[in-house]
Amino acid sequence: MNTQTLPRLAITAGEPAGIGPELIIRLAATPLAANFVAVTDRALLERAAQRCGQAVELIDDDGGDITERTPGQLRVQHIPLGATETPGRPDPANAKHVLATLAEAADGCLEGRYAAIVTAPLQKSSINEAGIPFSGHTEFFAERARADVVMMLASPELRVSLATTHLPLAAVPAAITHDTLVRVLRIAHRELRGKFGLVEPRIAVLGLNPHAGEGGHLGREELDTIIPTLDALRAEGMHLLGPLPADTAFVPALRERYDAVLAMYHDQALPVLKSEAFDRTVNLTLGLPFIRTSVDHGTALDLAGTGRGDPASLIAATRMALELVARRSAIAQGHS
Ligand SMILES: NC(=O)C1=CN([C@@H]2O[C@H](COP(=O)(O)OP(=O)(O)OC[C@H]3O[C@@H](n4cnc5c(N)ncnc54)[C@H](O)[C@@H]3O)[C@@H](O)[C@H]2O)C=CC1
Ligand SMILES: NCC(=O)COP(=O)(O)O
Repeated sequence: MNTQTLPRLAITAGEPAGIGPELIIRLAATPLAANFVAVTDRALLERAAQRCGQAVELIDDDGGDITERTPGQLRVQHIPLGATETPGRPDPANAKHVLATLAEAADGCLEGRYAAIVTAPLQKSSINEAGIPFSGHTEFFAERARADVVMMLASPELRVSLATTHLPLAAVPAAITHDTLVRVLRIAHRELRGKFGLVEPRIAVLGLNPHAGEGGHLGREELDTIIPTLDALRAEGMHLLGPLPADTAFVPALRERYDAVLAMYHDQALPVLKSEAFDRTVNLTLGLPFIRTSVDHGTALDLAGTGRGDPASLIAATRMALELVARRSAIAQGHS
């Protein structure tokens, strides 16, 4: 008989009108060895289960540990909705509910009540339409934990960190500074060692401009900022390639030469991951004092309510959270 307690994972449902609640029902049906605690509205989960045609046993979370979970069982930390959801139609009346679920999950991790957070997608625009400035989970958790963070998306074949995250494209060049690159590369380097066990991580840094600036003929950010910063960090012992032209950095021959990529902005590298591994990619936040993983996709409003959303990325995010929890425990016990 298994007597080890299962890791308590806080699973947030994200946008109530998106596919998140249905994906959580699908996740609960898997035999994954974890104590899933859905941080959301109980009745929302009941309706999501009906839409999926999937049986689920919802159990009010008492904060305790368990050693076994039957597939289909799901503990719930009830956070009430502001308004009953209409699938596919986000309602800003639920913005405060969504943020309350994130706050409970983050505070629960900081207080040791959860081992990690796995997030389903939220609708950023709906939170903004409620009059609450919000750009994403990454920035929310960074502020809540007062941490310096970096967004990484990882598939089994490719890991990509971002120097800038949810920023209008026009604001990107000014954000690519020496200080930003040093901060982001130090966090990525430290976390590739700590979270992924890479002793000497090799990071390929993309240029900002076409052909990495073509020697200054297609933009000067590489010459003025990126190259001098990489040289300074190399002098500290970091193994950095680049700046590489983004259009060729992902070809197979180059991929063998690095363990991770640093892209300058969101849409420079995420289309590569999403087009080759949409169902296997996980979004994780580096630099937090707790483990947070997420799906790579959005709220899929066109599929919400149909029960047809693919839970693969949520399952991959959950598996990664469990691996990171196990690795953290092994390190804490002195076996790295
Ligand atoms: N982690 C998060 O909270 C994320 C939130 N978003 C937010 O989601 C919202 C919608 O974003 P979009 O750009 O429309 O991207 P999206 O990922 O929601 O949808 C793009 C396309 O992929 C399909 N799709 C997405 N997930 C799927 C799944 N699990 N199974 C099957 N098909 C799936 C959708 O049906 C749609 O055709 C935006 O507000 C965005 O900010 C986007 C990415 C991540
Ligand atoms: N493309 C990633 C994304 O938009 C999700 O960001 P976050 O909500 O995890 O910060």
